[in-house]
Amino acid sequence: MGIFIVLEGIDGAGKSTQAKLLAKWFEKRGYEVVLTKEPTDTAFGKLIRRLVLTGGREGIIDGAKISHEAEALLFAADRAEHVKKLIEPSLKAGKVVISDRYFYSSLAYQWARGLDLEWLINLNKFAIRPELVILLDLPVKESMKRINGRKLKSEFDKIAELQKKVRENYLKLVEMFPEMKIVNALASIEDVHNDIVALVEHEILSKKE
Ligand SMILES: Nc1ncnc2c1ncn2[C@@H]1O[C@H](COP(=O)(O)OP(=O)(O)O)[C@@H](O)[C@H]1O
Ligand SMILES: Cc1cn([C@H]2C[C@H](O)[C@@H](COP(=O)(O)OP(=O)(O)O)O2)c(=O)[nH]c1=O
Repeated sequence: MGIFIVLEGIDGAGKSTQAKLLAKWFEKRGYEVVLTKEPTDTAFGKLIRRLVLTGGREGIIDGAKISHEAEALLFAADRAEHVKKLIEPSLKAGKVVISDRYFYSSLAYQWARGLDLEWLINLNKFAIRPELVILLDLPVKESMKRINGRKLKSEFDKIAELQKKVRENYLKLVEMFPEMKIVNALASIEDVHNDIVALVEHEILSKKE
């Protein structure tokens, strides 16, 4: 069996930056690495980007936003394909799988949208648990500085409010999922990388030897 690691955190926390660095770290040590993300680049992920992430203004009758329940189901459908077609086969082949977001994102974000946490946990029960989930934690103010320019100014305050709730949710999830470990994402890219490597060595590699 391979090694399954997930990076989580609010938008702009540094997940994709750190996922790439961690993939390189493993490759240098001779591991075969699959670097992946959610929402995926498959037809399901594309549907999510069109219906959810654009505010659902295209492709929906009357231009209404899709319900939060439908949103959660779409993320779960995308994840089911991800798990069955990519993650499980890669782990069986002994590879290191690093995913930028996984079901913890559904718990943190869709819970912040008002859905019931137990319902979300049950919906995602099919998703195999990773050995390690790195939660890149930082204040919303800092993450917004990093992604400023990615979003319209008029959306800024609304986004910041949701991100605050999402950050709090992630910190609550750490109490429920022992595989989740917090890393201070305010530090430099290099320091954050070193903290992640230390966790990988302590939580995974030392236990496999
Ligand atoms: N530790 C860091 N300190 C300062 N800027 C960072 C740090 N890590 C990432 N960034 C920058 O912040 C932005 C968001 O990073 P990114 O990795 O895309 O975050 P995410 O994938 O979590 O949305 C990018 O412009 C990136 O270069
Ligand atoms: C995987 C997942 C993502 N999301 C959200 C988190 C992000 O705001 C968005 C992903 O958008 P994307 O642009 O792919 O990533 P990012 O903004 O992190 O660079 O989807 C959920 O609400 N639920 C989920 O289950």
